[in-house]
Amino acid sequence: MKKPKVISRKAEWKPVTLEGGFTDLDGLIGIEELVDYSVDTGKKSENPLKRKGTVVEDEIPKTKKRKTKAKKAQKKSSNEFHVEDIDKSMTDDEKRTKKPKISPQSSSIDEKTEPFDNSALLPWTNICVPEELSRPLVEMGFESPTEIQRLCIPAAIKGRRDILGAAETGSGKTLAFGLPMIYGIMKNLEKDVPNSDGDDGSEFESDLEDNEKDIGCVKVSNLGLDRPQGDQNRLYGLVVTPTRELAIQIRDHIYAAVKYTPVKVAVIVGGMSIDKQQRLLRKRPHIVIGTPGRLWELISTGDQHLANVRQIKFLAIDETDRMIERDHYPELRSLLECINVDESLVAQRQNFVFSATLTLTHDAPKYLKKRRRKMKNLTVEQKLQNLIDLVGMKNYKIVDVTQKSGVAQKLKEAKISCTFEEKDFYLFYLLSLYRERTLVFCNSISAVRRLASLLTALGRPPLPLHANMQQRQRLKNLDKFKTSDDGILLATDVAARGLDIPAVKNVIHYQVPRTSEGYVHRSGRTARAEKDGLTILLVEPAELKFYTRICLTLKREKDLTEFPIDMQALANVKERVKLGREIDSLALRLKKQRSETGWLDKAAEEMDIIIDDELRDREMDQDQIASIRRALNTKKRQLEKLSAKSIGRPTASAAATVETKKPIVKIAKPKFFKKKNQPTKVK
Ligand SMILES: Nc1ncnc2c1ncn2[C@@H]1O[C@H](COP(=O)(O)OP(=O)(O)OP(=O)(O)O)[C@@H](O)[C@H]1O
Repeated sequence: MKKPKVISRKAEWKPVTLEGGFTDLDGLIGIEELVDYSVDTGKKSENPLKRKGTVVEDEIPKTKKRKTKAKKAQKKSSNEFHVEDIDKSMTDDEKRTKKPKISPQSSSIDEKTEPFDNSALLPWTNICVPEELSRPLVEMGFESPTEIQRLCIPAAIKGRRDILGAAETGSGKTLAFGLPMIYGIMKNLEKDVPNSDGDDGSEFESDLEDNEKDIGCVKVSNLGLDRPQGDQNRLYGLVVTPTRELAIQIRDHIYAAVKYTPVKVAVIVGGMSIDKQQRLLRKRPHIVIGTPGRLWELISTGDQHLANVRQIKFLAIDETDRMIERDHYPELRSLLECINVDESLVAQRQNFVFSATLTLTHDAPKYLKKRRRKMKNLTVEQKLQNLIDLVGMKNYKIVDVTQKSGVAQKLKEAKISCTFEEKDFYLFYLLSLYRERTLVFCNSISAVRRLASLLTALGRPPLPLHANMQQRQRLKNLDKFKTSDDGILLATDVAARGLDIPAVKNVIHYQVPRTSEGYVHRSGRTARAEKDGLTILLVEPAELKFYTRICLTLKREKDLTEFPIDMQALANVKERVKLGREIDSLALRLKKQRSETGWLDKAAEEMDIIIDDELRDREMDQDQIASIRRALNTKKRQLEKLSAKSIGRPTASAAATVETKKPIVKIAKPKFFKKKNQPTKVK
């Protein structure tokens, strides 16, 4: 293959004006841009962004050749940081999606090897995002900022405003706070460059000498060398999120954006080895993303890196509303109290508070109302004021671009009115007829466990996700779900907020969420980033009051569309589910009886011997076991026979079914918000 060549004879340097960019960078006299050069790739009219292996050799020889020892050492240590941070604690999916093994420090734009059409960066540089941050975004295919990004980023970068941001799920809120935070840290790192006495300083000076005037296609003149001594490796930014999976995801988003900057990122979450996380913190990341519990644990036990948490310059609290609610996340309150002690430090900190439901209020939960009789429901203004006071926000800007409906614009919503007992039938119906990536939410861990067992017996095994699972297993299941086109993630609300799983087609609420926020966040796992998606509520009579409240809070004028059901297919499903239930309960009986022979296990444990299943069975009532086994096998055979037949007309997409608005059979006609005529609950 013909090797690409740079033809740079025509190249010229031209002064550039950066809008809101590096204008107040110490000692900066001017920035010049390499213009009018061309690259010969051997192909005509190729998109310059897509070119691979093109080297701008002629223009950046010094930068490439004059790598100092110090810089190499820095590159090595920073690689180690990511090896530790990402490789060892990584799940399969993280390994797959992780970036090439270059540390952000080793990959500055000056070292980039590909030519780049800088005009592609304009939508980003126009909102004050510098080139180092714009370029990875464009490389990832993010052509322009989303609305929330467009409204928040300039105010945060140029105006240094605190931001309270509300926008629909999947609208890019992570980068709306992530980019200003990274930008701010870059600026701090530039200011905090130590003089030549310090290790970091000497490295930095060498870099400047190396680059002298050329940094890739951008020329920086006389960057100040007389800056005050500072700390290049301190903690600058903290991002707090409610769940571990979300923290890891935010780490990935931020890590992708810091590709051409020296900013280091780490994630600190519960359920993982604390020693490993302490080791991570010893690498002194600039941004730490974590869950409140583990963060507070490490702060309270005196971790050295987190010891200057009071001096952080940037704080982001993602998916805030619930985290801030009284009695939820007491560690977050402790953390906020801790960092808000010193007024002068609080004044120097920039704060970001983001959620899709920031400007949504709901009834206080019953248990709280019982405890505090006088507790009233908050207005939006009161809710925001509480947040502002608690976080210690000062010069804040509220950006609310949420829709009237409260949910993502492209989300289709439907419901199925049914009895308590029928829920299993409808769930299996949906999962059998629409073999699409589907997330099923339950309100409790016990419901997840029961359904996981039933669906497995029925031959449609889901991937469970709840708080009582081992963290490693949680991440593994999430990984598997992301790669399975017709996978089912069966989760509690631990998966409700923030998770950005690609191409989730349907969200099924097996049980109605107890708050409107819950409904918005759960449903927001689909229809993300302008994609289509469907959310279906299974509503039984006892849940009508919750359903009603959600509709009222979200100002719905009409009842949600009833999801169309093919009654013949439903009848086929019923037969199978009944058999599945029987199989499940027989298997459970067998298991229980086995555990009643606990004495045998105890004795074995004392004697330090292992007993096998057969020996255990021999100790049980043989007749009883045999009859359970026989029944179990018979039912399994019956189910196998049934499963060989088709349930009904295979349908491509559940969302398309709703779109037709021509239900095959209407299953019930509940009057909007009326309990009358509803089927009674059958146990
Ligand atoms: N400017 C952009 N252009 C295209 N895609 C983007 C852009 N910004 C973010 N994205 C992508 O959109 C998806 C949703 O972003 P993100 O997870 O930040 O949404 P969110 O608003 O925080 O959602 P939630 O409220 O559910 O937490 C991600 O896959 C992200 O990479």
